[in-house]
Amino acid sequence: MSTGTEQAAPSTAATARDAVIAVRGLVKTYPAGRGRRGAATPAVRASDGIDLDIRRGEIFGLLGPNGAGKSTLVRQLTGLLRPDSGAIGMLGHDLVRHPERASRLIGYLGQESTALDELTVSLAAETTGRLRGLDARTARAERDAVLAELGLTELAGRAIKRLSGGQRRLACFAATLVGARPVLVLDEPTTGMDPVARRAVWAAVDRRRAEHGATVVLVTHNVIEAETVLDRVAVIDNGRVIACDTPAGLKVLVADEVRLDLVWRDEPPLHLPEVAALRPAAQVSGRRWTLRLPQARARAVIAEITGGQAFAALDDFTLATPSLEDVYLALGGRQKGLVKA
Ligand SMILES: Nc1ncnc2c1ncn2[C@@H]1O[C@H](COP(=O)(O)OP(=O)(O)OP(=O)(O)O)[C@@H](O)[C@H]1O
Repeated sequence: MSTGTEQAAPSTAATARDAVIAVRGLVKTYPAGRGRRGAATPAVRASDGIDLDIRRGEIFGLLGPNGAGKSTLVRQLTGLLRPDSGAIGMLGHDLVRHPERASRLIGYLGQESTALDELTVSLAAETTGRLRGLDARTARAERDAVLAELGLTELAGRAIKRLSGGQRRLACFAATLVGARPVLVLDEPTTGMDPVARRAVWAAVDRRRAEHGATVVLVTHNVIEAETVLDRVAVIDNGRVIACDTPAGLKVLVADEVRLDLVWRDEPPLHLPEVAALRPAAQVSGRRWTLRLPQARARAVIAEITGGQAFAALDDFTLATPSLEDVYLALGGRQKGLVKA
């Protein structure tokens, strides 16, 4: 398939031969400024030397907590924000020098939908197709096909601003798919969606990858979603890629660990030595203690806690195999912000 966009790649941005997207040394600092009440806000280095190679047909994830720098990265990938330095090559184009070319290469679903809010679901999809160069008949045909694919036909005549949060997200996702682009960049596409809508989104993404070789960059802070849909994932923290591998490859890093959650009825019984001994290693969230332990140690702890006086103070406990959140923490990520479910 020709994208109609063949160009020589910039030598700095195309070192990996099969990379659809190659990012090298990307740096972006938001300057210091003044907040609403005049308080000084410090400069933030939101991309701090990012290198990435994303291959054709991959569903590639950017995973990290709030403020990690995921949206800043995708806004640079989509040509909406200019990096201070570094290179972005996409399908042979230098997007730092020619950010305007991004719209021909990428279907982008950002976090906000305000641009489409006034339109009906149907018109948003059709207009997107027209803006991407489809003739009127093709735009209408693609619109109808995509709305049917995503179960949105009944809502076609409703204004996007009058839909629920999840429906609105799905309608904007539908518009993103009309007038297909070789790269999809989706910033938390399933936020607020029910399981049926989520499944429709993942099926639609998978179909575009299988049938058209589309490459998908997906921003998420939902570790469960990341483990189920991603081929590879870059873990982002403080503007840096702290790891990049398949979800399974990343989990090998913490293969021997398990996570033990203890939920106390009330105050934990710290007067009991077996409980006091666990306190320094526990991550405390209200009545919940989370411990990451080698498997054998976790078994011993459970035996101690459930076999002694501490058991009466316990409301609940769970033992779980490691998730990408455990990988993130093991890699030195900050403590909070990844959503488990
Ligand atoms: N326009 C801006 N001006 C100044 N600082 C900003 C701006 N946008 C983002 N930041 C800061 O840059 C850092 C990265 O923000 P970014 O929005 O890229 O994170 P994120 O990983 O997408 O977070 P989230 O999961 O909440 O969307 C944060 O510290 C944020 O406060």
